[in-house]
Amino acid sequence: MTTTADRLPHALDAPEVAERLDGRRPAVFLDYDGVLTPIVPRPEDAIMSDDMRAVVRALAQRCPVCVVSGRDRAVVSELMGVDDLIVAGSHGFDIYDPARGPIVHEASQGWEGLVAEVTERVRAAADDIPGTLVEPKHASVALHDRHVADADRPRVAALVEAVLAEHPGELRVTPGKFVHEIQPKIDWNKGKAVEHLLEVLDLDDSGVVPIYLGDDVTDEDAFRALVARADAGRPAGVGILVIDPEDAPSRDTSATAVLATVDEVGRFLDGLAR
Ligand SMILES: O=P(O)(O)OC[C@H]1O[C@H](O[C@H]2O[C@H](CO)[C@@H](O)[C@H](O)[C@H]2O)[C@H](O)[C@@H](O)[C@@H]1O
Repeated sequence: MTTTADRLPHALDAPEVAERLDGRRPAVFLDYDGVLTPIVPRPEDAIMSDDMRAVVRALAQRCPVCVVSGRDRAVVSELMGVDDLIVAGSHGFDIYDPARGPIVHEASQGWEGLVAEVTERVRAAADDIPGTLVEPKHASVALHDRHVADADRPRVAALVEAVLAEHPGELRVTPGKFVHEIQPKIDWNKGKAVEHLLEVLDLDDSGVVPIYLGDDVTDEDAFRALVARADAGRPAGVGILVIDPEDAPSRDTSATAVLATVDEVGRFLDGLAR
């Protein structure tokens, strides 16, 4: 069941969040861009603040904390300035636990050649479209168009369509903020990655409440996965959509509560860490 962003309670004072926790142990999953750092014009400038780093570190002392990002794993770790957390990079396709090593799921394998070929194709074609930025990643290629002139946007859309058409049934595009993420079309996403992590980390029991904070459409897979836990007789998790409801009142979501800004995320995580 979904609702819209403007109907969600605020996570800093939502009884729904306190009720679900109710003496249980949280396991916290954090998206990166737009959650731990504000959205900025250039991807390489989204560096996590010292204050947020301190909060995340304090929280990780108290409960399991995993980062689930569309970014490449090494990139997100560097931007965070933290290298001892479990990170599911590249939309959950590339998971690494500093204590255990790589956490692999067979469903998320087997696309490497395809991604390399598509990355080169996109890079070459995007050269001709001013303002584009191509971000090659472990399991996808991100074609950013934030700085593309309106007149050239149809060319970006046409490029994405052409690449998809060249690989019928093999690729999908996931939406983002001024970015087209071209990924292998396989049954894997941030929600599957969170479910897999809960199982592998032995957190899949009734004493644990997973909490997921995210802002993008791709984070909805994780929100849905947390809601679906109740169908299996486990406590439903808490999905927190990070968005200003005034900016996107009709955004359809499976989240439980909302936080409007990255500062509010810091306050919420700080509260959990205490
Ligand atoms: O899953 P996330 O950790 O939220 O990553 C989503 C994408 O974030 C980055 O792009 C977005 O943020 C940039 C920095 O604020 C912004 O400049 C860009 O316009 C946004 O689309 C990142 O570059 C992508 O690889 C991630 O998939």
